[in-house]
Amino acid sequence: MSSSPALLSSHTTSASGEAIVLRDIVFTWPGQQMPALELDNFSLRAREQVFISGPSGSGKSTLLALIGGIIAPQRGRVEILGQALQQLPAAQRDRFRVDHIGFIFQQFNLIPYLSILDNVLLPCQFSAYRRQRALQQGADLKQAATALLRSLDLAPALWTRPVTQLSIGQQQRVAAARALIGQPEIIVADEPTSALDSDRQQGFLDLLQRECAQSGAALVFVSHDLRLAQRFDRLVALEQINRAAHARDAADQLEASA
Ligand SMILES: Nc1ncnc2c1ncn2[C@@H]1O[C@H](COP(=O)(O)OP(=O)(O)OP(=O)(O)O)[C@@H](O)[C@H]1O
Repeated sequence: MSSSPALLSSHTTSASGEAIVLRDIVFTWPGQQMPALELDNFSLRAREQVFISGPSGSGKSTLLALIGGIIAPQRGRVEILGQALQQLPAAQRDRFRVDHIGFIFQQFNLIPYLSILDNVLLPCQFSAYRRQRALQQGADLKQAATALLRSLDLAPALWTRPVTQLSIGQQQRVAAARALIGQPEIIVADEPTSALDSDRQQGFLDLLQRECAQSGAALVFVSHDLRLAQRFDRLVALEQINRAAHARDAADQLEASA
């Protein structure tokens, strides 16, 4: 449930100032013959906001799972805030993830039987590091959560509603508050705007990018929608850097022409 003292020490960046470093990665899903991801180099500086694009199957979710330490590469190195993930046993890797990375998923993954406040505070239940950092932002955890909800434009009248009675846009902002609580150094957002119309996408990104900038978090934002890319420090087209995607395309073309 709680972080070990060693992991409570600050892990803000690596010595080189990078929040995420992936080197010489090869990852193949179990039962598959060809790798899903082959990357020479992918890195993200502290506080940097990066947009990751790529067609379906180009490896976006695989990349995010590697960054979160949910899967481990067969070859290569994943370093988060200077910590090599392969050096951590699985349980410590899980704890490291909840301490330092806030995730926003496409489906939000809110827990329907918990109140909005309890949904937001969930990471603080699992991470003493996040709990401590949240307490630095408010007199108590509730105040830290309500401050975030307010800054994400969720009015107090909504806080007592079941999450199932919120609009998609409101649920998404609750999911963002849950990712941001306790100021994790990295926010990973996987297609969080795909269910919204264009105006709401922009509005959500305004809030998310502002909160990340304020808390000093680096942001990894995955989307198909290239119109959003110009708002970011950098665009990474995954199909261009993932050699496995090239190899798979070539194999598909060969099969189609046979
Ligand atoms: N759990 C899994 N088991 C086996 N193969 C998988 C698994 N997850 C993904 N793959 C394969 O790995 C490759 C990359 O998939 P991934 O889901 O990372 O792509 P993506 O860019 O996120 O796609 P999408 O935009 O459709 O979500 C694909 O060929 C996919 O079929």
